[in-house]
Amino acid sequence: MSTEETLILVKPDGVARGLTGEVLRRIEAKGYKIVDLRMVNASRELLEEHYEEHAGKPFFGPLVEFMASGPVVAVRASGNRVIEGFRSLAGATDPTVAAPGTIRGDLGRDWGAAVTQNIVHGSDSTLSAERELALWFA
Ligand SMILES: Nc1ncnc2c1ncn2[C@@H]1O[C@H](COP(=O)(O)OP(=O)(O)OP(=O)(O)O)[C@@H](O)[C@H]1O
Repeated sequence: MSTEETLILVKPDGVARGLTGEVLRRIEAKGYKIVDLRMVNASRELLEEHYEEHAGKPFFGPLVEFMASGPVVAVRASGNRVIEGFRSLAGATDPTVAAPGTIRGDLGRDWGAAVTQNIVHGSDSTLSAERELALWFA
């Protein structure tokens, strides 16, 4: 067992809908520690770097625009297996089919937008977590 850190983002839809507290509550209720927290109006440059693996995909431009459309809450969270654990708390990418009990399954839906508005982001590996934490908490 080793304590690790992950980057969690409450995306602009989550912040605008007043769900930041609910997301933080679920992170803490699961037993993970919030180590750092900041509200960010992310630049397109930061977002393009954050989502570099999706560059060239049809939803890349709309995704960056959506993420720049309002403030994002960036969270540094720690705990044993927190990377995997938060992905499990978040649920499947598509909130319509995300399991009830997950953040996306309980709180998300398809709003008919070009981009999947799914409330949160969580790093998907230790490498991504290191890279993304360095970007958002530079
Ligand atoms: N086919 C798609 N159409 C529109 N938007 C998409 C699509 N696939 C992914 N997205 C958006 O891009 C984000 C990143 O996609 P990815 O496949 O990495 O999903 P994820 O790992 O579940 O989510 P995240 O990386 O945000 O935690 C998604 O969370 C969603 O907002």
